Amino acid sequence: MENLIALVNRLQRACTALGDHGDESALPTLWDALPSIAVVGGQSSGKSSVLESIVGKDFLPRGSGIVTRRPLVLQLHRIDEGREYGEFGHLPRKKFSDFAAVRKEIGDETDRETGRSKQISTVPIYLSIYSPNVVNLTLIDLPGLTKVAIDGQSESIVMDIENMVRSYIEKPNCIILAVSPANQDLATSDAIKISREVDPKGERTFGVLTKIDLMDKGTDAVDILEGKSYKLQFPWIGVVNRSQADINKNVDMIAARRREREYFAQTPEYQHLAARMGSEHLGKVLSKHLEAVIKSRIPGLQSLINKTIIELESELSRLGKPIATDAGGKLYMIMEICRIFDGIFKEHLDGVRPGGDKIYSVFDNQLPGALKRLQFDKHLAMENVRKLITEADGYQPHLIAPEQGYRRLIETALITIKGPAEASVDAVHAILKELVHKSINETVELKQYPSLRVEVGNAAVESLDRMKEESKRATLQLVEMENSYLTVDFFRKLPQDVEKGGNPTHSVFDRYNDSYLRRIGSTVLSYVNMVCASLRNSIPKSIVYCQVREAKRSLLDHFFAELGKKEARQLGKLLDEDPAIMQRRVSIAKRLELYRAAQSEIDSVAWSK
Ligand SMILES: Nc1nc2c(ncn2[C@@H]2O[C@H](COP(=O)(O)OP(=O)(O)OP(=O)(O)O)[C@@H](O)[C@H]2O)c(=O)[nH]1
Repeated sequence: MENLIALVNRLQRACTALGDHGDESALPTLWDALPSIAVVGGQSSGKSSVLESIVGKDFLPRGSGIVTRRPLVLQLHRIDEGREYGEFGHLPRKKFSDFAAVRKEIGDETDRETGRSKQISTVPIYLSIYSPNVVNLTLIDLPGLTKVAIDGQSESIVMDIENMVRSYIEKPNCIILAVSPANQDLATSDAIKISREVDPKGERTFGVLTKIDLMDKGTDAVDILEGKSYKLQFPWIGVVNRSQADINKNVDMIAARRREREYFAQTPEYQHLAARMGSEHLGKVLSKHLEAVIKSRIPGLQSLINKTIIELESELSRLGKPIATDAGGKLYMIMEICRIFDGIFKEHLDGVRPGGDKIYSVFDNQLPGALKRLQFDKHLAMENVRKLITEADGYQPHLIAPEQGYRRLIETALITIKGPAEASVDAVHAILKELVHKSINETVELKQYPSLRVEVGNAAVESLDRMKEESKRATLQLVEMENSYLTVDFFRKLPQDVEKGGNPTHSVFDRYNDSYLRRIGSTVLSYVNMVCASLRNSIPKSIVYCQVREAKRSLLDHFFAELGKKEARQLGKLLDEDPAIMQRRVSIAKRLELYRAAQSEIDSVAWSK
């Protein structure tokens, strides 16, 4: 099971390196999910001494008054062999093998955050200790609880410390080491008071009784240690730490542990309890408990890690691929993105996505409606017919049929079809432009590159503009073609009609009478209507051929040709990603790496259970 705790330590350190302490991150963090042990108690109750004897090293700053002024997150790592050393989170890669220097660095780092005042700070100091003489544990040393502010401290310090301590120990995954000195009344113990508050059933609180050797003569702590006077869920553990005099005399930890063992083994009151007393026993009990807790947490941890990986992966894919470094890679990337955009645009036209149907609506409603509004019948009303026929005859009235007059009447009517034809070209152009904008917005890959987005949009619209001009030319040409050559068969019928219905004895002047002109008007009207019906069918064909089909075929051809001429630097400009996004991608990729490593580690532990 040692592997399990080593794994927790590794994960916690990795999270710390990434700033994943569970404070600001929106994601639930590993830090929140992993158990840790916090040491709480009144000032000078012996917290640092307990920590030191678990570690087996003399390394924490000490003195009278308030000494611990910042939380200290202490990770103990057991190593099989080699020299022991410490390493700080704020000084990575610097190994401290001199523990007096560790103590000094804790003091200095505390002062860096709080100044040399007696103030406290909630910003933790991270310290890892690697040693063959420790068990794998993560401990948090917290500033001692106090009842009154001393000179130089703000009035709020009592509450500030209490709130900070509470913020650590109220987390359900925090195991509480409640340190109380045996030479004070347990009823006044700050440690017991605050741990009861956050853990009323005592499911995660271990009571540690210090300073047993300092109890008044004739008194002992047997009732407490046996759980008779104050019962906790877990049995009390008594310890005897070094006294201030021992510290002053530089009594080392090994000797101190031996003396502690001897104290419990040789003091008659405690002999029967000796096997479950002392700092070494405390370390083992904590380690065992931690293992059990972690074991029960593995499924939860696995699902937290898996869930986070999925979230990070989806965010990473939302942010898009990182930019290629070489020109070829960049060109390929741009072409790929353009291809995606082009595909989306085609889908709009082909009905896979909405919008293409609006084009049919132009041909089916707008064009016929506009043609109808031309009102050829009004144009071919008798008075207008008379005017045009007369004008076309000139000085010589026509003899048999008013050939020129017919042509002029037809031309002036057909020319008006140019208006609706042109309007249809414009309407389809506007729809295509709108679909380009829609497709740009729907191309997720383009969101990543604002410049490319603008360039692709402009290039597509420029192509559409060119296609519109060509379409206008071809479509108006259809109308002009009708004007340039009339359908002869239609008019061949005219003389017969004249012979049938007309009166050949009429004088030249009778040829301008009302019924004669009305007949001409209605003949021209039916010819114009025939041509109009035919144009109603051929105008959409011309528009689709020149604009819609062409847009599907070659919307970005021009852009691609220009792209081929660009150098790496210019291509790079097109892929000018927002630096914030680049940054985000890198940091998410890092986190993902951490979580993936954590996943495979925890999976391997879970399988080997
Ligand atoms: N004789 C004896 N002295 C002890 C024992 N435990 C702690 N002391 C002494 O009590 C004093 C305070 O101990 P610390 O370990 O610094 O207490 P602390 O709770 O960490 O203090 P703060 O961080 O200032 O709140 C030191 O002089 C220790 O030597 C003990 O079991 N026996």
